[in-house]
Amino acid sequence: MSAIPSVDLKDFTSNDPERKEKFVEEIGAAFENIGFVALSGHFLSDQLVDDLYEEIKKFFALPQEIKDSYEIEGIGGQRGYTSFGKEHAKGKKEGDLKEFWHFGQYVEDDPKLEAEYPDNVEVKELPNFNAVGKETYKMLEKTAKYVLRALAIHLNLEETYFDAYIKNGNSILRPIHYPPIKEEPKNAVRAAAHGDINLITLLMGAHGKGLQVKDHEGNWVDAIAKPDQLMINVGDMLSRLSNNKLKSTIHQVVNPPKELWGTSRYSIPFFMHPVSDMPLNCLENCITKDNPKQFEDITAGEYLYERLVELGLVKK
Ligand SMILES: O=C(O)CCC(=O)C(=O)O
Ligand SMILES: [Fe+2]
Repeated sequence: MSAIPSVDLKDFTSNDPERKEKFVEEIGAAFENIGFVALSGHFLSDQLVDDLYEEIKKFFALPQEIKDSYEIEGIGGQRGYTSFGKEHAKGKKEGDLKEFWHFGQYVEDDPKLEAEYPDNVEVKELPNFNAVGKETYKMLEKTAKYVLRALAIHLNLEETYFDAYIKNGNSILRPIHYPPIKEEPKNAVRAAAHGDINLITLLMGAHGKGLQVKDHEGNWVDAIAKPDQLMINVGDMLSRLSNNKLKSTIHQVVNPPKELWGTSRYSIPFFMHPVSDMPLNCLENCITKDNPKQFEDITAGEYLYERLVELGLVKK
């Protein structure tokens, strides 16, 4: 049996109260324990997933000068392209063995947030790239909204507690390419051990080996999803809000064995962020005698800025 439990979002979106409760219990238990869950019943169609992979493979195969023209100065890599080796895990000097693209929020009816967020970047060479990215963004955001509704119930909050904070939130869709490995990496891996910054992460592409999750005993366990499943995990923002009741588990992407060095890995995390003025102050009902308040009060925007500096994406 896999160490990562499986859940079906259709249980939650059914109108059957028993199935809904079952989903809340299962995901709540998984997130209090290993911090990861494999989820089916999401809103992505097979066609959309195939289209997205096709587009991102074409993008990463473009000549380096063209990709570099989409790396925008001064926005901390929040939109467009980030080149190979640039991002490093907190406390590590070697860059991860990856290049990636960022799609950001498509703000509706909110001029203040429209001004706050950088614009999405259009890839001129690929006429379908941006439309497919936008559609995927919307479907993952919708999936995440229901997952957060279930977590709100689990945390004894009103079911729609997160809705207002995630509407026009600062979420990021990040297609990643881990290129073939040419020579023995010096102390670098595809993605060094880290916790995610955001509320929750929905990961497409965890179908082959590579992603590993650290369990309570400190063992690395493989996190592999079935073809119809997304891997979902708790990020540090939700861990703070819940006073660490929900666990933001450390994970990494290891290099493949030498016989597979010639292959690329493509994975696509959706990092669900709230709007920047959401307070991440520990919820009163998660502070108890046995679990006193563990984190200082901070807003999502302040916290994100601190973390982007640590990752080498924003210079102070
Ligand atoms: O590539 C993967 O499977 C996971 C990537 C990841 O953990 C991240 O980008 O935060
Ligand atoms: Fe991650």
